Amino acid sequence: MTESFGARLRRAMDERGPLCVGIDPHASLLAEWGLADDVAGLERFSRTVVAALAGRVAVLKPQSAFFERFGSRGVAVLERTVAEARAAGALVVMDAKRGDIGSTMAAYAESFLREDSPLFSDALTVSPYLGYGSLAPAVALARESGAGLFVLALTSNPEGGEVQHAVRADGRTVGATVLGHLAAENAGEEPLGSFGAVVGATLGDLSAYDLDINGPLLAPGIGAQGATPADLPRVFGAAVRNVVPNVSRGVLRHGPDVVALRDAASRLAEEVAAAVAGA
Ligand SMILES: O=C(O)c1cc(=O)[nH]c(=O)n1[C@@H]1O[C@H](COP(=O)(O)O)[C@@H](O)[C@H]1O
Repeated sequence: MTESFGARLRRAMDERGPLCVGIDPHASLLAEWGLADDVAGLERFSRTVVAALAGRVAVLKPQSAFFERFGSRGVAVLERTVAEARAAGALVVMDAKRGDIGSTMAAYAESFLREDSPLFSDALTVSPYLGYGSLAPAVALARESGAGLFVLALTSNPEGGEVQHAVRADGRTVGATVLGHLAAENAGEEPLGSFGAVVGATLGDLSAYDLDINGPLLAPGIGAQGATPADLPRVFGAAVRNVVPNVSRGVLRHGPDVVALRDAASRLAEEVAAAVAGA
């Protein structure tokens, strides 16, 4: 049976450090790299990031929208990016933020979490805001395939609070309810569950939330959105050892030079390690 995503991720975090670099080919970054805003530019950009980092960082997270923008040829580049990154040793989190009623969710799950799918990834970002239970087909298929999910719980953007901090009739916030579902999903899993939460590094003190879900916490917001590695212990408390900090533009802006990309990722990885060690 395939080893679980949680077990594979814990090992990768131990061996390579927990940093996740996003592959977000913004049109503005393509221009900064001297590339055309077309499929060839997209392919060159993605190949460069994979060549620079897939052998070094624990996780790469391609953002599907930037590939879908170019239609089927962009999606073909995404397929190759995922395959090459995984072949070079990185775990791939597909950032597609899918979420739908259960019957349709099953089809989204098959697109990314069925082992013989062209876009099969180690994990997928999903939205629970049609109700956590609507994600059940993705949870089931992830378990079968040894894949994982990252469920949007407390997102890094300032607008997220109106939904995620809303208080339910039972007095719990919506975000805390999502975290509670994930803790139940991961109960008893060792060394780490496969069902992670997305919790923004930008959110300040989260001591009101129980982040102890026995699963990974994907933490976007470092770099372009203003958070720094030094913020991680304050935001995540004791859960910081399960944090996978994501940086996209903060690393990518150093390209297209492969050495500069590697140096930027290494510097951030060192800052993250120092922050976690001091927590
Ligand atoms: O799920 C995500 O990855 C995500 C969730 C969230 O709450 N905030 C967030 O920024 N992200 C993603 O993380 C990446 C952040 O990119 P940078 O701001 O350039 O580092 C983007 O791909 C976002 O879509």
